[in-house]
Amino acid sequence: MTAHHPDATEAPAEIRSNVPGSFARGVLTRRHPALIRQVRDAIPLGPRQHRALDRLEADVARDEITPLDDAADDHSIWNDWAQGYYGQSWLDAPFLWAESYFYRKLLAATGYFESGPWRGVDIFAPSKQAELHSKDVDAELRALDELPRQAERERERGEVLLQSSLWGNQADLGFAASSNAPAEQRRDERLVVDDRTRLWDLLAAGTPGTIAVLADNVGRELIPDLVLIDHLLRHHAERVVLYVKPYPYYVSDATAPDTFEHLRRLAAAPGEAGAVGQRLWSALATGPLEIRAHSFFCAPLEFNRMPADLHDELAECALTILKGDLNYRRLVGDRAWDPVTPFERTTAYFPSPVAALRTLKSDVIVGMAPERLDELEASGSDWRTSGTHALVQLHGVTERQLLG
Ligand SMILES: O=P(O)(O)OC[C@H]1O[C@](O)(CO)[C@@H](O)[C@@H]1O
Repeated sequence: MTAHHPDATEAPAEIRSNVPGSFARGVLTRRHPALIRQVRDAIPLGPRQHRALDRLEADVARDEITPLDDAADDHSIWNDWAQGYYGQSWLDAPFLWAESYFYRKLLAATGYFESGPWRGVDIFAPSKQAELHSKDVDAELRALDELPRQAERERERGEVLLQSSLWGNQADLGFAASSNAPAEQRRDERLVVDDRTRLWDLLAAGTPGTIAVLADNVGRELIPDLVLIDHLLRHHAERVVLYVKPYPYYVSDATAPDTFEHLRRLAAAPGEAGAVGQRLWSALATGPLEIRAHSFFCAPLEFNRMPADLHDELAECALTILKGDLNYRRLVGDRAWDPVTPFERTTAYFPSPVAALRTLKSDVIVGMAPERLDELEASGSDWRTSGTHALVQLHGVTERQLLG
């Protein structure tokens, strides 16, 4: 791994889960055991798998991290990443590391990486399927037909699609360029940083090149992401590379098979959604759209430690659009940043201009205006972790680029 972060030595401490009452602690002590139970209930596992899940459950309950099996292909790479955490407390390890390792262990317990019938079986498929084939998604796809009437100009349509992609991260897909003005207004008020104008100016000014999209969740997030990608390919990009996870991760993160299923769902839909699906399908066939899954996207590391091959790929891109909370934590560093730390400072290492679209679902935040921060802190709400607030942050664009 190459460290590209110029400020690595000045960054504050990594978030850990050992602070009583903290958000990170709740994820490890409540959410992880619940997830193990959920997997047992959703998938008809055999006795061997239940025993492996018992062992993981016991590791979590007595708060001790145990190594992967010696036979695992990625055993030695995880040994490097573990930096002595084996035998230690889950709660004392960095939150980002501990969550990532938990998912790796959960999949190992169900036989995902072993040869045999469970190899490659996505244990989160039942909930992903339910979401993708829900009536909500049907309704939202139909709403796409209204879009040309509701948003006449290309830029207005783009803004609606960007909103859908952004708030889709809250699992709140809303294609309708809403007739419901107050709701839209409230959404805008819930943006804690809003670089949308700069982002559209950049897209309008630039000569089309490649845009990388780092995907996050399936269903009500990936569908609007794909619709936004179609819009980018039609108006702002010669090529889009969509990066997905190489294996099931954080329950609903998109993998390549998930993405293909979403494309089939779109392409089979009537009306505008179907047209979007068909265009994306042929963009995949002819080259303007590519789906990639780099192993680094399931690594327990911040993006400043991305390997050279991925760094070089992203460096070729005119822009990277990064979706969701986890990607944001990895982008700026999952650390106790002062929220007014400039976004530019935490992302200076990133190989291309980068736009983060995220609803806030964990404590990390940078780039805030002091007044806005004070106002939100005074509200007494859990605005940092509840997904009620969102941000669009852009970095890496000079005034010259913006002026075209
Ligand atoms: O799907 P997203 O937006 O990346 O959110 C995942 C988030 O969920 C959590 O795992 C738990 O809330 C966070 O730690 C993480 O950042």
